[in-house]
Amino acid sequence: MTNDQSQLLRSFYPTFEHFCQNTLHKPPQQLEETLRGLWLPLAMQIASYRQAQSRTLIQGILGGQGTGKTTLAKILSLILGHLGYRTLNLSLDDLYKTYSDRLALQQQDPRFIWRGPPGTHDIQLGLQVLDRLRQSEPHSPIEIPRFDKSAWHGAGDRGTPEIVNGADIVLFEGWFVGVRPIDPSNFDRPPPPINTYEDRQFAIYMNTRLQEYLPLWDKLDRLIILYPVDYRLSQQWRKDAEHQMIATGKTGMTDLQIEQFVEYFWKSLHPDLFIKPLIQDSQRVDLVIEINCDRSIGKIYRPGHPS
Ligand SMILES: Nc1ncnc2c1ncn2[C@@H]1O[C@H](COP(=O)(O)OP(=O)(O)OP(=O)(O)O)[C@@H](O)[C@H]1O
Ligand SMILES: O=C(O)[C@H](O)CO
Repeated sequence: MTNDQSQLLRSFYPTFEHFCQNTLHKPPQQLEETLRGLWLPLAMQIASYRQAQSRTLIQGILGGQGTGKTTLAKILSLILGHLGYRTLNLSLDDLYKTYSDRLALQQQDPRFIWRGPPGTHDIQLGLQVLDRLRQSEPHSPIEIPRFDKSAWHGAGDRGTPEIVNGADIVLFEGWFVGVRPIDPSNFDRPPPPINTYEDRQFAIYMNTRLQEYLPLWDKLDRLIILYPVDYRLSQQWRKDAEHQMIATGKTGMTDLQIEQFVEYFWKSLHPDLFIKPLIQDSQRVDLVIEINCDRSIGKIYRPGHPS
């Protein structure tokens, strides 16, 4: 640990303790290693990238469902705030089409059974928001869309927007932020749960819809990946998050609904087909963070340098 990191650790520690107790509901000692080994150095790295450019930095965070993107963005934003940077967290989920627009979409194409896959987001809205954040004058208010996952019994809807006066750093996270279309030959023998003819057709279609998101990914200055040792861990982690939400008194999905929901995501953009190649892609990805089964941090490396 460098001197700067040790100093930051000391001054930030009370906020970290509060975060562990109130957000993660875990004893701080359990997360101290993650704080030292990942959160503090990563925040300092992001701060240095911001310093090296003259406008808002857009830091992408890619990771499957429940891999901890929101949590990572929250703690990074606390550390960066502590360092004096105005940091805004934006999720791909915040760009979902409204509930009624998604119902209309489903009527046109019944394969859009849930929110989530390419086609269910308002890309223009995302472009507008990111452009405004990138160009913002110090005091011009910007409306940030916010998605409420508990609305409509867990189907979710756009909630009240947040008004901000610009940001120095934007942490833009999502389950396919930065993910690009792949060669259609990958669907000749797709992995489960892409099992039936219809599954394959849907996966091929989703790959084409991904093209529409590329202008959004062009706004990213950097991209990090949260990469679980096994993508199937998403099932349990996504359930944990929903249970936590329900425990706060909100409505949410049942376990069975979550299982189908997560499987639907795998059918639309399978992690092995879409995320695995990115962990080798040093042109598009800056850092890979492996997540172990117990949620501890595994290897952290630049793409293509796993040891
Ligand atoms: N480092 C961590 N240690 C322990 N638990 C964690 C950690 N990170 C996240 N969690 C827990 O895992 C669950 C999922 O985390 P989170 O909501 O941050 O994931 P996500 O990737 O944003 O999910 P989604 O794609 O569904 O939005 C939550 O219950 C959260 O409290
Ligand atoms: O809840 C959702 O919409 C998915 O988990 C993606 O974040």
